[in-house]
Amino acid sequence: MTQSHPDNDIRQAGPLTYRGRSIPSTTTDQRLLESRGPSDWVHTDPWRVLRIQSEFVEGFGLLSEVGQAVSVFGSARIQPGTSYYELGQSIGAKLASAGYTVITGGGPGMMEAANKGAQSSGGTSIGLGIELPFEQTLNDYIDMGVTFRYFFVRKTMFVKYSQAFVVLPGGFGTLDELFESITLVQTGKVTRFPVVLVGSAFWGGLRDWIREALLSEGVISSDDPELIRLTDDPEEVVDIIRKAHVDLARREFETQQFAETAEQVTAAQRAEDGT
Ligand SMILES: CC(C)=CCNc1ncnc2c1ncn2[C@@H]1O[C@H](COP(=O)(O)O)[C@@H](O)[C@H]1O
Repeated sequence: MTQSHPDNDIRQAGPLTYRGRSIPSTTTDQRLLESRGPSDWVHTDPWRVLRIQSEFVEGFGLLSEVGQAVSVFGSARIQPGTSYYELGQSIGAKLASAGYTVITGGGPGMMEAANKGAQSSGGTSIGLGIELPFEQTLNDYIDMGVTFRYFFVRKTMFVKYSQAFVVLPGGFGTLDELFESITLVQTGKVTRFPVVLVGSAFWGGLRDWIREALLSEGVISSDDPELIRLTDDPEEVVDIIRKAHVDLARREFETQQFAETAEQVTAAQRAEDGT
């Protein structure tokens, strides 16, 4: 690959500096334009970084124009016709009627149910799919969708573009999404959203365990269990989210008013002092 360059030779290749024996025998352009060689390079980390970047660009492109949105998580395995599927559908419909765009993982089961409900109520139904080792397409009830290669890029989209999380019954994937979202709220990384669990028969045990094991061992704070709300009623899901958003808007308004008043007081004080 390298030719014998004298030790004091130098080559600049974009941000990289090569000296002496490290100078490649060809230039970047030459390698790009020459005939195709082995394709191993597409699996190298610098190339992956570009792919990751392009996923962010595509996700931001799809979602940045979306208004108020709620992400709905839940099992990929629950079948149409079951009571949980109907619950998911009803929640998707109620959220859409309340003006929220519904974002799901774009897969089958509870994701499909929420997308179907949102679409049937005339709302915007979005699916953020994930490449999996087996054949799978976005469900049929999605108006706009993107399929991601990387879980962590997709997760950023759920958090960045929704203002609430609704968590329906589900397995490891759903638990991962639930605990990531509460961790983000607990650590103040996101301040603007409620997390609502739906299905007390399914989630009640987890809620009790959080109180009994986690709280009693002191591994969470006394107010941390309040980060999660639990209900069975689709109407209440929407009420919890709406109320949280109204409270947040009020707090923001008060903070802004406080800042403006503080500024006025400082200006008046300065004028009085002649400074
Ligand atoms: C039939 C089957 C297993 C399909 C998997 N297809 C999937 N498509 C899209 N998102 C998924 C899929 N599986 C898991 N997820 C993600 O993980 C959660 C569901 O995982 P689980 O089924 O609870 O653990 C969903 O909220 C979703 O964001």
